[in-house]
Amino acid sequence: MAAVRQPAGGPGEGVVSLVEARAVAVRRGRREVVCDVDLAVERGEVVALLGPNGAGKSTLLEALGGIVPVARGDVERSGRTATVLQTPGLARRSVRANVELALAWWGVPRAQRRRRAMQALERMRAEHLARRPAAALSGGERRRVHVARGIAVEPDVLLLDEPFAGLDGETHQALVEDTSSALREAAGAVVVVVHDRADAWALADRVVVMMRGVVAAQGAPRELLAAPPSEEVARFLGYDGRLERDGGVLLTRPAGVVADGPEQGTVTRVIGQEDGVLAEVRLPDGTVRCRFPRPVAVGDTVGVGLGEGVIRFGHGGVPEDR
Ligand SMILES: Nc1ncnc2c1ncn2[C@@H]1O[C@H](COP(=O)(O)OP(=O)(O)OP(=O)(O)O)[C@@H](O)[C@H]1O
Repeated sequence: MAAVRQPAGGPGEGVVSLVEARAVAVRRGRREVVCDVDLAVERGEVVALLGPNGAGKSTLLEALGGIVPVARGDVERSGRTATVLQTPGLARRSVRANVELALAWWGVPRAQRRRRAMQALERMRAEHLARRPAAALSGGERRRVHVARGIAVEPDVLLLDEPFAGLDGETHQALVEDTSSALREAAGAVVVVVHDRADAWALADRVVVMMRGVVAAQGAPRELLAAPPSEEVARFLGYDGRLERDGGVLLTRPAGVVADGPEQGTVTRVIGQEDGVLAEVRLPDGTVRCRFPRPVAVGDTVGVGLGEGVIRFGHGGVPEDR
C-alpha cells in the first residue's frame, strides 16, 4: 500500500510517497546507528543522503530496502524496489546479458528484455559495453552498468548506495552527469547515498544530511546551503570560515569571500588549486578561507571582503536573519 498524504489546503491529488520510514531505528550489533528517522520520498523525487563517515546513511538505505531489519518504527514501500548496493556482483556473462538477467528476474517478458536492456545502457552511455564480458570491465564501467541495471527494471523505488565511490575525478564527474540525466527520466522515487557534496547538488531534488544516526537537516540543495539549521551542519556543508562578530557568529564559504577586499588579515595556510590558491586568512575576530587568483604565501598581509552567502548564528547556535 502506498502511503498517501493529502496536501494541506483542501481537496486535490494526494502526494504519493513510494517509500516512507516512520520513526525508524536500526541496530548494528548492540549499537543503534539509525535513530528515529522519518523520511518519505515521492514519485519522481530524487533524495540524496549525505553525511560524514559512519553517520548511518547506508544503514538507513538498507532499512528502506528491507535489507536490514528495523529495531523500531516501520518502513512502507509501494510497488517494487531495486537496491544497488556498493559492490554488487555481475554474472560471468556479457554486460547486456547481465541487464537482461535482472529483467528476467523482474518478470519482464523475453521479447522486451533486449530492447529494455539496450535502452538502459544507452541512458547510461554504456551501449558500447553491451557485448563486453562483465568480468572485463573497469571500475567506472562496472558502476555504469550497475546503475543501468537498476534503472532498466523501472522500479517504483530505486535505492543506490554510493554509486560513484572509488572513481577518478573525470570518470566520477562523467558518471554523475549521466546518472543525473538518467534519474531525471526515472518515474519512481530515488534515494541515493553520496559522499561528495557536489554529487548531492548535481543529483538531488532534496538533500538529507545525516549525522550520528539522525536527520540533522534536509531541504532543497540551494535552500539548505543558504540556511543550514545549525553550525555543525553548516560546517559539514562547506562553511569553513568563522568570525565572532557583533555578538554572534558569522560563517563563511570560500565562494562568499572575495580576494583583495577591505579587511586586512594574515595568511596562515595556503592550499594550491588549479586556478590559484585557497588561502586561510586570520582576521582580528576569526579565520576565513578565500580563493586568490595569484600566489600568496604564509605570513603575507592580504585584503579580503565578505560577499554573498555569509550566514549568521546568534548565541547558542541559533540561525539569525541576515
Ligand atoms: N555490518 C555491520 N556490523 C556492525 N556495525 C556496522 C555494520 N555496518 C555498519 N556498521 C556501523 O554502523 C555505523 C553506520 O554505518 P553506515 O555504513 O550506515 O554509515 P555511513 O554513513 O553509510 O558511512 P560511510 O559514509 O562511511 O559509508 C558505523 O559506525 C558502522 O561502523
